[in-house]
Amino acid sequence: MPAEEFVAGWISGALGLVLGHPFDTVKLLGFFKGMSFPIASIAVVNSVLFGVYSNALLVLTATSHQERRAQPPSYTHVFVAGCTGGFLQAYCLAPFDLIKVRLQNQTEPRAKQPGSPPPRYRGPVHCAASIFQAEGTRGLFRGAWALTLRDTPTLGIYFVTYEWLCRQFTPDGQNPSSGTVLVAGGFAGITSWVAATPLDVIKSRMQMAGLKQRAYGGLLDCMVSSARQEGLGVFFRGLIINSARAFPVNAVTFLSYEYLLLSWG
Ligand SMILES: CN(C)C(=N)NCCC[C@H](N)C(=O)O
Repeated sequence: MPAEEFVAGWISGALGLVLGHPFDTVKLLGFFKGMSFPIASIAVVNSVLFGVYSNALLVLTATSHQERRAQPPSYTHVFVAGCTGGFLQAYCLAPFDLIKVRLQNQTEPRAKQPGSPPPRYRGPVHCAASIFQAEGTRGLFRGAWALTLRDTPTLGIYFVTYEWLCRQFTPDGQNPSSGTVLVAGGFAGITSWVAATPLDVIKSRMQMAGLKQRAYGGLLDCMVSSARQEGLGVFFRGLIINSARAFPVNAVTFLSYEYLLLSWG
């Protein structure tokens, strides 16, 4: 199994993450104050995504990354490989994503302040340990099912959008220019987040259910009761910030991924 795609995925995920840092800080109220935890976690998840995607295409089309410009895979193969990468990355992402959502929704300040209640979670590691103590390993995978439903098709869409846009602006058999990769990567990010946002909202609610007294009968119950109480607009919460963040993050992720694989030959 070629490993360079995993390494390129890790490095490009880390670079995208640095670029998305200002958006994440706004969105996550300081979860990403330090960079070491997200780089150690989210970049690893990106490595799984790109590594599995490329190896799935190798199995489906018998072509390596370098051969795919001369023999482009069909969009069906790209979609299936993207869904496979999305499915596996969702399981790796699940515990990290749960910690992110729990910290994001914590209203008490993280450092103890006079007169305020002590924070439930003091940071990512303390949050993971507390969830594990209270709810066991299963607790750490709360919401993983919704995450899988969110990421499997949307990562298929992500890679199809990227490939389609690259092919529109690149003569047959040639590598796309840096400008094309940036634009195609950016739009792939936006398209995938537009498709993912409704399930992203539901997933976050289910991940919070272990903490709040609100329990849902399942994914469908969460969807129906959220829509009944707050209207259909609830499924598009966070869409603007997700999209604004997605363009630069994914433009840089794809540019560095392509560049690294090209320079490694
Ligand atoms: C759930 N969705 C839509 C995705 N995971 N899309 C792929 C983008 C991944 C990138 N690290 C980012 O955070 O935008």
